[in-house]
Amino acid sequence: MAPADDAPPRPSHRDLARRLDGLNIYLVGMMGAGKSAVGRPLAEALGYRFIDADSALAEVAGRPIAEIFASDGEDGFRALETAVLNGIASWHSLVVATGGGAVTRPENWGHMRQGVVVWLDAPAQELLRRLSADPTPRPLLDTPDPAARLEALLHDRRPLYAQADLTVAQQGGLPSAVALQVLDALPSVLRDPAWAPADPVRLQDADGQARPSLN
Ligand SMILES: Nc1ncnc2c1ncn2[C@@H]1O[C@H](COP(=O)(O)OP(=O)(O)OP(=O)(O)O)[C@@H](O)[C@H]1O
Ligand SMILES: O=C(O)C1=C[C@@H](O)[C@@H](O)[C@H](O)C1
Ligand SMILES: [Mg+2]
Repeated sequence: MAPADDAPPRPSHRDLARRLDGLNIYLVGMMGAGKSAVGRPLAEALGYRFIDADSALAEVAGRPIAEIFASDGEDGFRALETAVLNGIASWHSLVVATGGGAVTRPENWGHMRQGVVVWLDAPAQELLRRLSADPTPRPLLDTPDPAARLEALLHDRRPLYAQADLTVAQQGGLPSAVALQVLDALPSVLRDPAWAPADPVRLQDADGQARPSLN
């Protein structure tokens, strides 16, 4: 049985959670990379909360993402996405599944760099296979040739995803196995003397107010 949302972290991951010290983990990657699917088991393992930025955005807007794209265009969607990521960055101890295009806006990096950014990489064929079986509409792939569109987006975005602190190349495992890959790889970032959150994360604000946790 899957642990409840408030279950304590598995003992083998307690130490890692302690070392993360509340830093948020941001999953980035192309549509279909598994950010939403991997985020939940990853959060459970760490005793973190999971938040899906796309779902949060749709909730704030009161309408589904496809409708926002249709009425406000991609620019309108991106403005909302940045506002949502701004709000998320004011909390700690979260695993955040970002939207696939969050990396395209520099201001989003300002928020994500306050935590650890993890790129879930997967070959285009695998992305397409997953997306063709997934009912969630992806407005950017609503074209006569979604495969060509995905390749074009990948071409533009790979250099952006590559700016993540960590790259996890998936090996065909289930989302829970990919979550374990992330957990195995995270210590290498924390050990790296050249790595630090861009804007030192203060769990206490200057006025002594604790930064709120969703927990
Ligand atoms: N490791 C995996 N193995 C098999 N199927 C997977 C895996 N990861 C995700 N999937 C499936 O692929 C589909 C897309 O995954 P998911 O929604 O998590 O992608 P995403 O990265 O969040 O995409 P988006 O950017 O569009 O939100 C879902 O149906 C999901 O169940
Ligand atoms: O890759 C993208 O640009 C997108 C991915 C999804 O997560 C959604 O954020 C939206 O469909 C746009
Ligand atoms: Mg998602």
